Amino acid sequence: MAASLQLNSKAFRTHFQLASVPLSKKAPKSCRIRCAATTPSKRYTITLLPGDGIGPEVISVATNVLKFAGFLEGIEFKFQEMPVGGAALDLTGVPLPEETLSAAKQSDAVLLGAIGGYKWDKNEKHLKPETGLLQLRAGLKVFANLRPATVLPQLVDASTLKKEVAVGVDLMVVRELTGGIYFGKPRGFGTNENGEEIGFNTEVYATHEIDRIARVAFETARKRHGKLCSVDKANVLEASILWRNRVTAIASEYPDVELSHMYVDNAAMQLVRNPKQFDTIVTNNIFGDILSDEASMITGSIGMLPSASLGESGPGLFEPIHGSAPDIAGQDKANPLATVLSAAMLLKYGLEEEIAAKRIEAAVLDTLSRGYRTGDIYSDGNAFHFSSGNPRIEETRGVMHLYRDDAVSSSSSSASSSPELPVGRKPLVCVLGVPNYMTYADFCQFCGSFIRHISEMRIVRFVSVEVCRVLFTVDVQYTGSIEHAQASPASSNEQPTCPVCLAGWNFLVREVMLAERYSLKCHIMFLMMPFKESWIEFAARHLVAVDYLLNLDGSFLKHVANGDNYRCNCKNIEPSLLCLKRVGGLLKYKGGHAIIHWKETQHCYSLELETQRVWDYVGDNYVHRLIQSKTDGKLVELNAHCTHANEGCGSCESTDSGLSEALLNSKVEAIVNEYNELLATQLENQKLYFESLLQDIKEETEREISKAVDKAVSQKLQKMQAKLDRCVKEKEILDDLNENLLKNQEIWKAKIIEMEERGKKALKLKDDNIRDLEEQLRVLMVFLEADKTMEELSLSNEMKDGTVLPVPMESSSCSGTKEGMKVNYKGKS
Ligand SMILES: NC(=O)c1ccc[n+]([C@@H]2O[C@H](COP(=O)([O-])OP(=O)(O)OC[C@H]3O[C@@H](n4cnc5c(N)ncnc54)[C@H](O)[C@@H]3O)[C@@H](O)[C@H]2O)c1
Ligand SMILES: CC(C)[C@H](C(=O)O)[C@@H](O)C(=O)O
Repeated sequence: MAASLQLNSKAFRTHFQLASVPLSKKAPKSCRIRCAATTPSKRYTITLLPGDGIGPEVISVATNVLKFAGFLEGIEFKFQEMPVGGAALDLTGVPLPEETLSAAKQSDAVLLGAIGGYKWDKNEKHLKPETGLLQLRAGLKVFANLRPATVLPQLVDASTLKKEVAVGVDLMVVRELTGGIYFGKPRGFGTNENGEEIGFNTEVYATHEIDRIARVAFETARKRHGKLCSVDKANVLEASILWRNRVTAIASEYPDVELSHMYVDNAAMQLVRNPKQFDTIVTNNIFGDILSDEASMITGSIGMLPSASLGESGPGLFEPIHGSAPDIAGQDKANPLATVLSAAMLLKYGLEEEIAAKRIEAAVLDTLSRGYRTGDIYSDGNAFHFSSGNPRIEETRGVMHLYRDDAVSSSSSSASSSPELPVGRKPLVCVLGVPNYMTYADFCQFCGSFIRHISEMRIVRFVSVEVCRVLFTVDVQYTGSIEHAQASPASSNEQPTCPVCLAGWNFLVREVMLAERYSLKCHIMFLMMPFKESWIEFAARHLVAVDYLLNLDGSFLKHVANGDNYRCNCKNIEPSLLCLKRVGGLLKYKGGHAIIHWKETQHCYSLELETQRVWDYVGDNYVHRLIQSKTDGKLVELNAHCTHANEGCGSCESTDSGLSEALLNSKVEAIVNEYNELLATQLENQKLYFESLLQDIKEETEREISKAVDKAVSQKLQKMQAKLDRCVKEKEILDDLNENLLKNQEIWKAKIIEMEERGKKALKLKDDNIRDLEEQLRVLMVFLEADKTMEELSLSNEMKDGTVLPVPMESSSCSGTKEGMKVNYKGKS
């Protein structure tokens, strides 16, 4: 954040001044070698994973803040940027390339922006950016995710809750990050018994997973206010019942922490009803995801919440809890504070650099106290809108015409747009010839803390160049078309290519020259070439509060303490030598050496622009200088031959033999001294150079070895995983088969029972029928018998006027006799 840098600039200045070394005849070589600020005592490698959407925007701010905080605490960071999420998909076809995971594992900490976006929403599951993030968390084994939600006094009004509810909220969500429904198996798609498509996941936790996160939560609560609330859904889910049991069991190890349990639905409600009741919350992966997003709104915005994901060993992963916010990406609306605070968590939890972490936290508070706000936390009142810190950037193609900052227009337009600038200076800086390979982001990063002074940037692309110059200008006119651009206004005095102002600067192309006036906050910036490191690191190492430093390769490093800019006063004088001590007036002399200037001022060195050699008036000779060879980069001696000898230069050789001898002796002595010093410097430099080469080789070898080991391990793991996956699949198939067989068995059993029942019923019916038929047969027989008897009786004489009754039944079985068969014969009289 801009203001955080401002906050720290005082300390930076002090540090800076401590490092200054005056340039004098007595100590010219030490200045020439290096005038470094305190060498960083600690070095860390940070893997940056900007990701997608607003990810790169917030990471760029957080990285600058991190660098600066580190710089103030003597910490040097080596940043390595790697792709992840959608960016990695576009680049490599997978959301987490092996190289990214391996770089992350080898670093001291990982800082992630955000992943995801509309573009990849319809991708298959394994090709989604989110899968990359989950793989990263699993790969780094960071099971404990700390998500603090604190309502800062400055942002009470930004909270959607009533002031009295929001004030004082300070809670920590400890989310389990590598288990639960996010990773549980079985998972996938299938069909149910009705042939309908189904999707399924499994919420599963093993005891050890719950125990370890519970311990992290108890430890965290112990360091806070000693209250831990475990959130679950134990009234419904078995995994939650185990969760509750284990957390309760672990509680016995922490008698000083007060443990309570809450169902997640109630917790969601309590968070908005009375969030102050919570101190530390521990919960599973999915509940933690949801509850922390909910908690973020109490604090004002999701753009405020950082997080730290930690494992038992290895680097931690630090990321804001928000996503890639595709709705605001690229519009400079993103709130970078969640990421800046994640960087503070990185320092605190990842590197145990508490002081540097506190600097960032304090700077964030200070920034907010000053009223700076991004749109998401802006509320009407005393705050004013503030963007993420990046200027508006627009790119056009065309040709630029530069107009001289002439004295008349400067003084007449003394009303410069900013009262902080020197009179007559417009707040416009033109950076010429930034190489095309530099992206906006590179350039913004390169500008370091200066970026906060830049409100708008227009990039005019033309040819690719290697040289980059910066100069103040009154106005820049631009147009979209090259044809229009070429028609320069006749009245204007277009900047000629002055041999001193522009061509004269060519000798500065090899290094970076920066100038800053802290107290005036002016916009002075001289960038002669993009430097690999950021200017902060560079400045820390090279810049000192002296007028000039002469670099080994002949280029200049300058700290413009007095704010003078380069103004050509030379009219038509051909420059040949440049005094290395005085800069304001650019003392130049045509032909020969600037002996008069030396006599007047005792400034003993001058630089010959044409050859880049330095003349020493005291030694009366060219200084033996080492320069870096363009071909192999090695240090070689600059040719000391005087090019002015043929032009009648009398200073190198004297015609008076007596004087010559005296001069010779003094010269020899001076040269010997000079040479010895140079030799010592050279040897020292060479030693450093070779040491750094050795170190590089050593580091490279170590990196290669660990890469190879990682690769072998990862290949082995992959093979084993593939085997495991196959076995799991086979088991799933067999399980399915088994399940189906069991189902079939049940069905057949039921069918058999049913058939048996049916058989029994049929048998019973048949028996009944038989019985019935037998009965009928018997009755029939009785009747037949009776008929027969009757017949016989009617024949007999005994049968007269009597009533003939059938023979009585033998048994009760006759009850089944049909009614129709009961016949009463009433005898006739
Ligand atoms: N850790 C992560 O990388 C992460 C986290 C959540 C979501 N995502 C992914 O991000 C994408 C978008 O998801 P989403 O819209 O549900 O959630 P989101 O967090 O990206 O955005 C939700 C809302 O909050 C706003 N917002 C988020 N961060 C902000 C910030 N720093 N400053 C100001 N406003 C901010 C957004 O503009 C949006 O309106 C999805 O692809 C999702 O999967 C990634
Ligand atoms: C993007 C997604 C995988 C992630 C999660 O659910 O963990 C996100 O919501 C988060 O909170 O970091």
